[in-house]
Amino acid sequence: MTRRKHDFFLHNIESINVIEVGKPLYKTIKGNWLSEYFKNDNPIVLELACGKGEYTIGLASAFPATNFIGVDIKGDRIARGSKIAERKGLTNVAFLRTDIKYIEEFFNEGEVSEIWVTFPDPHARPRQEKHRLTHPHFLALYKRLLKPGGTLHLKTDSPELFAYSVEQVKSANCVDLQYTTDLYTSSLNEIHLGIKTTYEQLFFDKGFTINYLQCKMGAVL
Ligand SMILES: C[S@@+](CC[C@H](N)C(=O)[O-])C[C@H]1O[C@@H](n2cnc3c(N)ncnc32)[C@H](O)[C@@H]1O
Repeated sequence: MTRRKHDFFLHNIESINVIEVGKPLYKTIKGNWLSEYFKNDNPIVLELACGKGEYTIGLASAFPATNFIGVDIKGDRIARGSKIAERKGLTNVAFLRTDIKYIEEFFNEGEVSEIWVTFPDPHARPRQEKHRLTHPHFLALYKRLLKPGGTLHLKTDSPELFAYSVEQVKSANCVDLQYTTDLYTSSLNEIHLGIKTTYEQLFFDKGFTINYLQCKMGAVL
């Protein structure tokens, strides 16, 4: 392990805004984010595959009365977001280090108001389909986490993953679907608040257009 990575991992151990294996909250946080961590009654929004957490930080700065949790498996990436949140004094931010497939170990049904999935790995090969974060089993999982009528957002540079995802959300009976294959020239542009993630910037600079969809995924009563 490089010295830099080691420092990031040390940061995560010491930082209160990082919840990861070995910390007391890791085992007790499910269903208790508001009482045990945020100490308020505000809604919870997740950024899945958050990397350095640009959405988590950007949205938390714009909406102080909402709680934001970035989720990723890679500790060194989360550490960067965590440090920025600390520097900015954002108390409405947390980072959870876990594989998203285990996320129900950390949230009750209906505990979440909104989910952003930001530039997930495309997993282009057919045999990798089950790892795509818009595979039907992930969509079913998001549906359970979201409050009735809760919103799912997806941003990706990958046209293949995007076409796949549009089909999957339609099959999952999501409602009020809106989407574009060129966010920056679209009327949906305002929704993303101008926040660009690290991967988004990389692909944008290479001339890719940004694909975006949103729909209401929570079980509508
Ligand atoms: C392409 S990067 C995008 C990072 C960031 N959202 C951005 O746009 O810059 C994909 C991220 O998803 C995370 N990831 C992929 N599959 C995951 C999973 N099953 N559970 C948790 N994190 C995952 C990776 O660790 C990586 O940080």
